[in-house]
Amino acid sequence: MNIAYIAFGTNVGNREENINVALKMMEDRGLKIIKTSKIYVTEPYGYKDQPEFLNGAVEVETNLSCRELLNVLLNIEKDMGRVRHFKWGPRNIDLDIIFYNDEVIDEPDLKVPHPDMHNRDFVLKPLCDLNPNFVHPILKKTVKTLLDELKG
Ligand SMILES: Nc1ncnc2c1ncn2[C@@H]1O[C@H](COP(=O)(O)OP(=O)(O)OP(=O)(O)O)[C@@H](O)[C@H]1O
Ligand SMILES: Nc1nc2c(c(=O)[nH]1)N=C(CO)CN2
Repeated sequence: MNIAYIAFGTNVGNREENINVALKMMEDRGLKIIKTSKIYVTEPYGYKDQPEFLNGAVEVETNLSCRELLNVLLNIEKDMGRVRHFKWGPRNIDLDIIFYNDEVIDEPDLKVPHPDMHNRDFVLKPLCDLNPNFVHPILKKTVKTLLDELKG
């Protein structure tokens, strides 16, 4: 059995509903949600001229490989009618694999741990709710330490 941490974000439409639908779809597609973080209202990161996001994360247990997991998440985004306006732009649902066990994957369309996660408090805060002592397999620091360092 594998443990993955999946971060979600939404800033278009009924954001609470988008989260509920995405989590329900994950369970319907065989992911066992072990724990859900608090939901945070966050300022847009990157491209700033867009609505506030709701962000959170889940810890899931799954038999799927990381690539199979990515395909499940991409299909959920597609089935929820995700419109990708542009990179870092508004979206009704965004699902990112942050960690998959302690594996390091560096392929063109699949990078785990998510390469920018340590710069994003909207990812680190939910991860701290789930498992503050989880150690980043490349940076060799806990998510709690990464969040403290980001806060400065
Ligand atoms: N760890 C990962 N989790 C989810 N998607 C990933 C991951 N690594 C690479 N990808 C690829 O990223 C693509 C989606 O990119 P997307 O347009 O959502 O980027 P973004 O959300 O705007 O930016 P960012 O990834 O920096 O949050 C997917 O098609 C997928 O193949
Ligand atoms: N606060 C916040 N900002 C973002 C987010 C997000 O989920 N939350 N996602 C983005 C695209 O990956 C770009 N900017």
